[in-house]
Amino acid sequence: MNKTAPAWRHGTPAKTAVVLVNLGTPDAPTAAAVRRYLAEFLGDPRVVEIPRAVWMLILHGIILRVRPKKSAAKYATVWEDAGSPLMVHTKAQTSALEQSLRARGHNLIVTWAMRYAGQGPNSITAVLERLRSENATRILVLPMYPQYSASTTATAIDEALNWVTGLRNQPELRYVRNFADDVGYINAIANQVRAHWQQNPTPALPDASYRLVMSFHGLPERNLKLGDPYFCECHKTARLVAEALNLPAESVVTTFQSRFGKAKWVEPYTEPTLIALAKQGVKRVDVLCPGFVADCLETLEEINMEVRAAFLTAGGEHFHYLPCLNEDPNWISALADLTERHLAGWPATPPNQQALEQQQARAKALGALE
Ligand SMILES: C=CC1=C(C)c2cc3[nH]c(cc4nc(cc5[nH]c(cc1n2)c(C)c5CCC(=O)O)C(CCC(=O)O)=C4C)c(C)c3C=C
Ligand SMILES: [Fe+2]
Ligand SMILES: [Fe+2]
Repeated sequence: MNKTAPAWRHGTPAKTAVVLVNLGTPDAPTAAAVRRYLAEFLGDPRVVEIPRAVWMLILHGIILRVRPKKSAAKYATVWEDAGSPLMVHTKAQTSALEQSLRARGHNLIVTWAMRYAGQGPNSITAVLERLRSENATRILVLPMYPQYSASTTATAIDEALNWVTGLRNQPELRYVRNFADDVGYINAIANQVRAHWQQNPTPALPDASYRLVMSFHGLPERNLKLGDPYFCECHKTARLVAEALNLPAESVVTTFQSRFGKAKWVEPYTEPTLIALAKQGVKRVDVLCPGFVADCLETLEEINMEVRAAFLTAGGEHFHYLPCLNEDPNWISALADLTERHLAGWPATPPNQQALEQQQARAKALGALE
């Protein structure tokens, strides 16, 4: 990256850009691709907070020798023709958001980036650099994590702020911290559950044989004790969804999935909880993952395959997985609202036509200045 290059080309109008940021995913469902991805992801000190020297030995000596092959086999079960589900949905969400904002009269660049994308064109740094070369003088970074965590949101924001630090001609940078209690996000989830209930009516609630399960990605308990707000934000989301649905407390269970390693993570864990529920006589569960706005390995394989099998084997009868919000129109509209609110105060787009014409005339008179 050339940090001293002039940022904007004379005569080209300044633009405002929105960047949806997600975690990143392997390029292919192969051990080699998963190894590259996990090496970057699990090598991030924001993700695994144990002393570096010890962790690097464990990561490179054990984990990266064993896990890539196992994980690749799991990725293969959910891989789509167009690629990894996380990537496919992120791209589709980006175009849907762009269309929605355009329909509201905004002329914005809407694009996406991944936190763990190696040196490729989709990394946060590469995307921000590209935007700068396209004259984006205002950039809103929107991490696609409803609940803030240092291990997800903060590391994405760190990347953006590291990029802007030291630039000669810095763009204006804003970011969204979280949207765990955003009314549009909560209502989009509640509407999705209501639509599911219309197709699959529940018994009158509360009923001992039914639970709505909200499963969030887990986090080491130590991170919570050190002050990470993630666990509390997950509970806030779950409470607001339950309230929007008027659900009795006995009918709702909030759990945490995707535990990694041997340390204690925040509880209750999803799979053991569902096994226990089946053993207690719960026959039907409707399971959703509100902490993920795009379906991915952790929802499609872990929840909809592994946890489903565990529940049914333990005596459960009906396991309904509700997909993530993905490109749901209510969600895209909520995302457009969220974007508009965070862009508020920045000069309106599309750029003033007269100013644009003046800029172009000046550029013509001056000749190519770049
Ligand atoms: C120490 C490890 C991990 C922490 C902390 C963690 C937090 C965390 N992760 C997400 C969202 C996703 N995680 C995904 C995959 C995934 N997560 C971890 C580990 C930690 N996550 C691993 C090792 C993996 C890779 C898969 C595997 O080998 O099991 C994904 C899916 C990626 C995909 O390609 O589909 C998402 C999304 C959140 C929200 C979160 C917050 C606390
Ligand atoms: Fe994760
Ligand atoms: Fe997992």
